[in-house]
Amino acid sequence: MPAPAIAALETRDLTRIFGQGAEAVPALAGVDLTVPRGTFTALMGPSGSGKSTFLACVGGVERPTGGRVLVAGADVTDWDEDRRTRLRRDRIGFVFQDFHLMPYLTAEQNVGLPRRLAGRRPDRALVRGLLDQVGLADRAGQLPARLSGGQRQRVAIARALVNDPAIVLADEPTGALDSTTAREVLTLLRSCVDDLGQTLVMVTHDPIAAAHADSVVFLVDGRVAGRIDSPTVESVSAQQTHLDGLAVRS
Ligand SMILES: Nc1ncnc2c1ncn2[C@@H]1O[C@H](COP(=O)(O)OP(=O)(O)OP(=O)(O)O)[C@@H](O)[C@H]1O
Repeated sequence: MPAPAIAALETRDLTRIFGQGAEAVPALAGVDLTVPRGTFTALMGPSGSGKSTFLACVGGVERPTGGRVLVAGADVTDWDEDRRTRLRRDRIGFVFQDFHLMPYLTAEQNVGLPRRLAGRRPDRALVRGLLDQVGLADRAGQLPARLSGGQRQRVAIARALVNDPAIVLADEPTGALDSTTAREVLTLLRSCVDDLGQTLVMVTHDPIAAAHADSVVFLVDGRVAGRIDSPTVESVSAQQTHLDGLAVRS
């Protein structure tokens, strides 16, 4: 029998409690999730349901309180700060709502930055190839201030891919964009999965964004409260309305 494929990401009973005693907030209360390689998962849930904490724990930013995190089969849960820094730098691609580009670096330099930080050659051909793939071949020398919001997010997506990460984590990547630009960026994210074989987990509040994913996982009060495979805007909206009614936290 062939060995089962190693998932890009797996969490087992993942918990993260903030504070102590009567003040304790269980932001994650036992999340089991498997994200196969080459798939696009959207993570939804009411405000305070634990979505950002989940990304922070699997991305090596926050330390879980309990449970396990496996990235491409490696159990990273107990890694010390040095190893977690390398994990974030070399194995995870991050995409943020507000882009997080370096304002004084060109698009090309921003995309190459994670390689420099990892002590690797910037590899001009790779960086130019990625800029081409995100539709910005002619903008390589521009500073972020000279780019539109959608173009900045494309640079950020190219940067997230430059180290060929095990997984890309995107936190509301279209939250700061108008609806037309958001759709273009979502189409690009979809093609990163379909054409480049990347694995993507995206936090979003937007059913239209979530409908671009292969699966939508819903968190409520730090637990998986539902899942839709092959989502549509309608099926996601209906589940969101249902779960908003169940959420006990504001
Ligand atoms: N550093 C922290 N210290 C204390 N509590 C925290 C901290 N970070 C998050 N929390 C709490 O953990 C819970 C989950 O927060 P989290 O930000 O993960 O939710 P979210 O689903 O991403 O929310 P939103 O959609 O509003 O961004 C909330 O009750 C929040 O107040």
